[in-house]
Amino acid sequence: MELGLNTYKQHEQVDDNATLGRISLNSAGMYKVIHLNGAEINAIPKNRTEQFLVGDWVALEPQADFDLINQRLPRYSTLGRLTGEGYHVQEKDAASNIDQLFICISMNKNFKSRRIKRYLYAFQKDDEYQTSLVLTKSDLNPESAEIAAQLADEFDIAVFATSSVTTEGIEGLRASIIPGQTVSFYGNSGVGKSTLVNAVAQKEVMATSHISGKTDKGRHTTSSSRLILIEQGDFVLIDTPGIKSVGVGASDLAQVFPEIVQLAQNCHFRNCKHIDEPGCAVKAAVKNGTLERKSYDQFLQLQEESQSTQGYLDAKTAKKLSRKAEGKREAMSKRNYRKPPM
Ligand SMILES: Nc1nc2c(ncn2[C@@H]2O[C@H](COP(=O)(O)OP(=O)(O)OP(=O)(O)O)[C@@H](O)[C@H]2O)c(=O)[nH]1
Ligand SMILES: [Zn+2]
Repeated sequence: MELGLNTYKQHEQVDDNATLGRISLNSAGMYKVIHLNGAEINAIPKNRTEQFLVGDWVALEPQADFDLINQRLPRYSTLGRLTGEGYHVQEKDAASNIDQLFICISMNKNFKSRRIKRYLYAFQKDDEYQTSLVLTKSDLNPESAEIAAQLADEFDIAVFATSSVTTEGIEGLRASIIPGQTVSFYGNSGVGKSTLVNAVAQKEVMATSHISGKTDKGRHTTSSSRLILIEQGDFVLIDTPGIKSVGVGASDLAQVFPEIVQLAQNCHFRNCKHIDEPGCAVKAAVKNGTLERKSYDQFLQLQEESQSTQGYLDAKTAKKLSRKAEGKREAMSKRNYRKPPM
């Protein structure tokens, strides 16, 4: 089983003399690396301030019982996520050097194809990795196959309708992974991602809900990404539990709709939302046919989602800040406490 080195060599030059490995775990700056022979060992960056992503290829300098990480080799892809850490929204990278991302959506009764568009805007990077869609729990919807075909057509990507109950689609999904590739699965909690990954890997690599239940026993409770070699499938899996909140930021909007940004410069109001404001140049352009109605509708939909993402992140930040303030108050009252004179 290789670590994905051949795939990596197709993208980047590699010095064959270097002792190579891949970052397999990053837990608050404590790293583990996997060697080409599959051994996993603790690793410390030579340059203490340098940060690495799970999936990074690195040149190593083996020591007695750990490795020094000498150098990071170039990344050909990064899997990003939006987080609300600190005071503002920022994009964080969760993994690197992946070849395929499987976005998992459950076919339960809450299925909404609208969500797919949002996920694709957030994650699709055609020049870095391939993105495919997985409709999980297809046994719950008799129309799964038709829906899969429609979505494949609409978004021009591979779509797999899978069920871990009937095993439908699992073989096809596994076959789509080229040996040596590094893959990652994204999915909201409960979509059946762990069950699916185990079925594809033919191995219990992830703890599933029905086994762990409410006790959380044996469940991966860490919030750090992990790199796992899947021998049976001859591929590398990067599990990124960190990608939980997916959203569309304002900068994504501008990138996806540059023509609207251009038009908006002529709107009467600087903060025009192009919905029903007077003097809106964007609406005028739809009316006179310079802007396609379809783009405009898509823009509005995404703008709405971007606002709710922002709202969600703002709410999280507010909560954090109020907790911080509470802690401060507590610290203050502690500080004010004076030891009574003896
Ligand atoms: N009907 C049906 N249920 C499934 C299928 N796959 C998983 N489930 C059930 O869905 C629930 C969630 O499955 P998990 O695999 O743990 O889901 P997950 O997405 O990994 O969720 P987290 O562990 O919270 O991230 C469990 O009760 C599974 O038994 C499927 O193909 N069909
Ligand atoms: Zn406007």
